[in-house]
Amino acid sequence: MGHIINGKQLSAEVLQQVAADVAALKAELGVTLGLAVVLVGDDPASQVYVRNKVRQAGEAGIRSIEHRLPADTSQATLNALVDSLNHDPKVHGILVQLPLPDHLDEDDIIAAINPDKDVDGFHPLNVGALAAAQPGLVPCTPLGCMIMLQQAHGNLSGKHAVVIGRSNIVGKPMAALLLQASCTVTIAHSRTRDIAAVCRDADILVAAVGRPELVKADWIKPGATVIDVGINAIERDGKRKLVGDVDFVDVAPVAGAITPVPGGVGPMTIACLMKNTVTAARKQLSDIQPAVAVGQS
Ligand SMILES: NC(=O)C1=CN([C@@H]2O[C@H](COP(=O)(O)OP(=O)(O)OC[C@H]3O[C@@H](n4cnc5c(N)ncnc54)[C@H](OP(=O)(O)O)[C@@H]3O)[C@@H](O)[C@H]2O)C=CC1
Ligand SMILES: Nc1nc(=O)c2c([nH]1)NC[C@@H]1CN(c3ccc(C(=O)N[C@@H](CCC(=O)O)C(=O)O)cc3)C=[N+]21
Ligand SMILES: [Mg+2]
Repeated sequence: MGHIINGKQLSAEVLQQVAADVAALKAELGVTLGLAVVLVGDDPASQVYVRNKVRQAGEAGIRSIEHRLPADTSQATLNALVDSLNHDPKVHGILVQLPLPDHLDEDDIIAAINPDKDVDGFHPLNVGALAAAQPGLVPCTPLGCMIMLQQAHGNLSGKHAVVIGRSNIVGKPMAALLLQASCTVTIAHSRTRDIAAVCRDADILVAAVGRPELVKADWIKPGATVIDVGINAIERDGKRKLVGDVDFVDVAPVAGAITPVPGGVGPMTIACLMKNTVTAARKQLSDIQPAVAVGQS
């Protein structure tokens, strides 16, 4: 049976460091960090995430500012809100919950966010910075996965990492971070031929697919580290249940280490959102007051 990586516990440790950083910024500069969360429409899954985010922000001493807009909000109204948050000095981080309703242009909204406040790391400037291995804000889910991997695995150099999924929010930035850590990286997706064989060669397998329990034991090299990003609500035995993209019961005996769902990548994502809010605030505060030493970690 592989080691189960406890995302809940690790996220609490990350959050504790964030709380200390937040307190230090308050003590040094008298600044309370603010995170704006924008939710358009009433998707129930999004509501849960937003609620968790608001709670964790509170625990870290970050003020969260919620903006709930109706599903029929126009592009102009949403852009105007983002613009006002861009210019609000009390707001250090801006998160627009995705997906947006179909009539809204996600790329256009993301591009409207001040890149220094883009705590999701989705703005093209931050995407480019990551691709070029330059400083910037890194997407929370892949960042959380890297913290888990470093804890479970130590040095990643030379390992073969396979990422299933090539989305802009998970798969691609995940692959970029693994490459930066000197892994040999393969990205698999819906057109990959013999995906089981590709995965079976992985020392590290990251599944970000959105297909409940797709990854089975015979996809896994014995002893491999398996990171399950998937969050899928399914019905089993007449009950609603959250499962990952990995068949946990099947895979756990073969893996060397594995993340559960829930209690794995999800809580790490939220902790990294708070971490990014600190990173963003430090940059903004040092741009305003370059002479003042703004805490570091
Ligand atoms: N834990 C967390 O904090 C987060 C969890 N998630 C979860 O992670 C999962 C992935 O999210 P996201 O990246 O946004 O999803 P997307 O739907 O944007 O991307 C899914 C990717 O998986 C590929 N894919 C789909 N089906 C298969 C298949 N049968 N075999 C191989 N590849 C396949 C797609 O390939 P192609 O490009 O060819 O279509 C695509 O690249 C979801 O379950 C989501 O809920 C997402 C964000 C945060
Ligand atoms: N702009 C934007 N940024 C995001 O980071 C973003 C987003 N939009 N849209 C949706 C996805 C999904 N996502 C999750 C975060 C935490 C959990 C999480 O904490 N999950 C808990 C369980 C929660 C539950 O019980 O439902 C767990 O896995 O243990 C899940 C999913 C962030 N996303
Ligand atoms: Mg849309």
